[in-house]
Amino acid sequence: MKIGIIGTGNIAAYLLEQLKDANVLNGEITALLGRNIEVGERLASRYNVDFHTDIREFLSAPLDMVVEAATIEAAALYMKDVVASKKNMMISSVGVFQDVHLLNEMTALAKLNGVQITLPSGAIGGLDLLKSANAVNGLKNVQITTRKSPASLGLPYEQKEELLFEGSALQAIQKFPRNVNVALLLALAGIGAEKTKVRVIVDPAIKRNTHTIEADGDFGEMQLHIANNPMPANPKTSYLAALSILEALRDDASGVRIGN
Ligand SMILES: NC(=O)C1=CN([C@@H]2O[C@H](COP(=O)(O)OP(=O)(O)OC[C@H]3O[C@@H](n4cnc5c(N)ncnc54)[C@H](O)[C@@H]3O)[C@@H](O)[C@H]2O)C=CC1
Ligand SMILES: O=C([O-])CC(=O)C(=O)O
Repeated sequence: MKIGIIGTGNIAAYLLEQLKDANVLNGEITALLGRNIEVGERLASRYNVDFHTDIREFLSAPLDMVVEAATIEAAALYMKDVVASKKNMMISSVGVFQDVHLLNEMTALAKLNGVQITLPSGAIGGLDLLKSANAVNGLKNVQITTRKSPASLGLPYEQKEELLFEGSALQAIQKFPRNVNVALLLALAGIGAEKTKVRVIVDPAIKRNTHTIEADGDFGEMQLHIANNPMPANPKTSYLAALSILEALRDDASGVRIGN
């Protein structure tokens, strides 16, 4: 499997480092698309991959899979070209699907082109449970409480903890486009972005990005608490988000599917 990555940030650099050893996966990263030329060229020469700033050049390479690890804007900008060029895609900036029409459009485009769009579990878990719980529409309530440090939220230092936001996943991703992609994941796996409830708390005492997910329905109840270590290079992103892409890439290459 030949893999291309959109983005040259934290997750991209981690994937390049992990996959430089050909034995980690049945696949290798061969191309990068970015807009930061200095960083892109540095990564390209270090890991012996091609760096592009132009989507057509990037997609003209023989790629089987494109991993988006950039921003919601970049995902929106490039997604259709990637899928139309018959490449499988993984999307980290899941918030791009706050527009349900776009999700429907991309689903149809992927089917038409015989490819798969994967939304990895990212910085959370429990998506398998929500999907099972809603298999015959029996899921009733889903809520996520996200607690992060001011640095992780990109805010100035605060003296004490504060509830910054309470509302729907749809409102949350509009207010915190870099911090609650996980809320959109829950919404897509469960009862949708308008019904999924989100609370965002800034907490100066906290070192880890934490997510507490609560759900109930005909299946019973779930509580899931995740205290994520940050990526070493960037406190905004949880380490688990990068690990989930690695694992999703591995799943894609395996013959047995575990879960759901
Ligand atoms: N699904 C999930 O659970 C999680 C999702 N994320 C999301 O994953 C994405 C990547 O995260 P990180 O690597 O930590 O971010 P980062 O900020 O370290 O890197 C983002 C990269 O995207 C590049 N970029 C921005 N606009 C671009 C464009 N138009 N074309 C090409 N490249 C562009 C930037 O130059 C930068 O290299 C972010 O959207 C983040 O919010 C992060 C954590 C968890
Ligand atoms: O890394 C995390 O804990 C979650 C995150 O930023 C996101 O969902 O966008």
